[in-house]
Amino acid sequence: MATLKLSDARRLVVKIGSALLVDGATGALRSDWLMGLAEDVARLKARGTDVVLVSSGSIALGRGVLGLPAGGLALEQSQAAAAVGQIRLARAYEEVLAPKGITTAQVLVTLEDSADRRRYLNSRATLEQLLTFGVVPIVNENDTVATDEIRYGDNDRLAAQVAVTIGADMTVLLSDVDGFYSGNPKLDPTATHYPVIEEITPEMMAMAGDAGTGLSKGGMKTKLMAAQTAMAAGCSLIITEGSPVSPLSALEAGARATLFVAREDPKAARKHWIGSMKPKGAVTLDAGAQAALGRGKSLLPAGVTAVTGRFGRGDPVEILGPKGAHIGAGLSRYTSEEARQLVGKRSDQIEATLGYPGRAALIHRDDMAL
Ligand SMILES: Nc1ncnc2c1ncn2[C@@H]1O[C@H](COP(=O)(O)OP(=O)(O)O)[C@@H](O)[C@H]1O
Ligand SMILES: N[C@@H](CCC(=O)OP(=O)(O)O)C(=O)O
Repeated sequence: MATLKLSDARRLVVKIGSALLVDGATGALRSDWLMGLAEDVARLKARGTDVVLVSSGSIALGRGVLGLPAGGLALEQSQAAAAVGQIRLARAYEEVLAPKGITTAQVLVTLEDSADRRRYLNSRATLEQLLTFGVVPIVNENDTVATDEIRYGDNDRLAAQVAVTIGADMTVLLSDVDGFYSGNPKLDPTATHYPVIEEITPEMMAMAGDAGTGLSKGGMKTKLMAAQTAMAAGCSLIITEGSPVSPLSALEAGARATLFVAREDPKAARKHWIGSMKPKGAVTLDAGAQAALGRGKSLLPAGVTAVTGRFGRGDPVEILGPKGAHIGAGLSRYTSEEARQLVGKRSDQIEATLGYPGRAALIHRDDMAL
């Protein structure tokens, strides 16, 4: 595989599987390994890369502390184990990163947080703010409250969802296997390794099996699903063996891996996605606003002359020129009711109109496809 500079990524999501972090036999945390990972994270941060860690391991850690037997657990047992394990998991990251001057944050999410538009926008804003503060968010599923129906169940897909949410351009899944093979290499020694994949075919999906160890959840199937989600959003994804002491350095030094290549960058992918959605309403602009959008500016309420349709915050709306011609589409930062009240209002009138500070832009330029 060609040498890969992770610091070329502006935003990097790294997923750490349970089997890496927790010793399967003793249930103990692998502290030395975690310190090596912290070295990697500090190095990337120093080079200006935003880093988000998606870490599994709460159930595996909690299971050890509670002395639960190996094998399947009842839902409430794994939820209790997660509650016990998560506090240790978060503390472990803080303990290795704080001495390097890096502040960590615990972010626990459920499937609902990405399915529900408001909650999605909220978690996006929070993660964005944490990254602006230079914090390294440590993300896991909120296993303690998530029931089977509202769970991801594996952190591979959760990592991809986080990557999409924050517009990451690279995701690394640190696993106990050095990439995708034509079959489970633990069961089939003749399985061949794939270094680079540009498109995931149904045949590849059929080659991907379940998890290898009792501690893990996902297996290769969920990793391929994660790769599909990431690639569609303009984020490349790498699967590599995480057990070397500093696995991200090892990757940059040429360790074996599978790279799933995204064809466009996250911004372009986002614009395609916005342009492909069915609009729930429309906003009409005056000539000045139309010209401003042409110069790459956000749309301010002052330049809007009319609002039609019913939409919520984050919903897609059509953008129309002064004579009603289609200019593009964008995601509204206001509901249709709010947007109607704001028609023609200057930024300094927003708070007085709405009764709360609000946002300057009705449609931010990053949320627009012209
Ligand atoms: N086609 C495949 N290529 C590689 N690994 C596979 C494949 N099919 C199944 N696997 C299994 O998937 C495991 C990795 O997933 P998993 O055990 O969930 O690890 P993690 O804890 O890192 O998420 C490998 O160890 C391997 O046993
Ligand atoms: N949220 C769970 C993670 C489940 C999971 O995806 O595990 P793994 O396959 O090891 O990444 C936990 O922290 O135990």
